[in-house]
Amino acid sequence: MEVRIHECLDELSTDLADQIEELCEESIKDHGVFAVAISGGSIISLMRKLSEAPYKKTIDWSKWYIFWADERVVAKNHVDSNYKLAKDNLLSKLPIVPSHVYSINDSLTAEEAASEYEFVIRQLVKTRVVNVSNISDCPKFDLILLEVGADGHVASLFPNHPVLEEKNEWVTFIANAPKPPPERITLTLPVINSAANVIMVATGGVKAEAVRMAIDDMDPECSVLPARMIQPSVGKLVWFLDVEAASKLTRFS
Ligand SMILES: O=C1O[C@H](COP(=O)(O)O)[C@@H](O)[C@H](O)[C@H]1O
Repeated sequence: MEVRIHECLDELSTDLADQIEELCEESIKDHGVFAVAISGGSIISLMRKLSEAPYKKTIDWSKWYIFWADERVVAKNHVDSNYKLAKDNLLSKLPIVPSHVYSINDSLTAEEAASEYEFVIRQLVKTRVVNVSNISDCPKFDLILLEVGADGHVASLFPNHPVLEEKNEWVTFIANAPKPPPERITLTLPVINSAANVIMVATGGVKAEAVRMAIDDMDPECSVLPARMIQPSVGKLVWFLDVEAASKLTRFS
């Protein structure tokens, strides 16, 4: 695990864009594509530098395939939609091939949409657009980008929720998220932990306690915090924090 702490959000955004570009180059060199799962929340605005110079020109966008680590069960034009957030603030500014954007179907029930999304990913694993893990049967995304909530949730994996126990499904649904909207679809822990790279982002003092529990605290109770359960089996985990989110860390001060 690597932890990068930044003085300001601008510096964090630049480092995040540099890191994404580096991982993208490695993936394309290795297997010709870059399969990335993104989240909602402020991570999208922190990725904004990708749509600016030099990244917009230097990155090979034609090789990008976009997925969602989680989605809320709302229409794609709803203010709560993670797709809408990413489309309006990032994807519409990047020359990504439209057919490479795999949003979650918003015309189905949560259960149907989760199962359809898993089917879509299974097809892409068969055609090797998405790699497969060599230690499980899970897909191996080149990069999964997650933002940690103040309660320690990531994607739609919430603390003390039975969804954390899901071992078989790649994509599942929940109907009772403690944060609205209640119905959501999410990649499961085994899939996230099979990724080649996971980036976790947290900014602001409101996230400091969750960050401490995820990174620093040895209390066994913290081991069930979703953010702490993100431990890629063979992949690399990098945390991007600002000083406020890192303010309760002792190991990295
Ligand atoms: O609900 C969600 O929250 C997280 C980020 O948490 P926030 O409290 O900082 O907004 C987000 O990454 C996730 O994709 C989303 O659905």
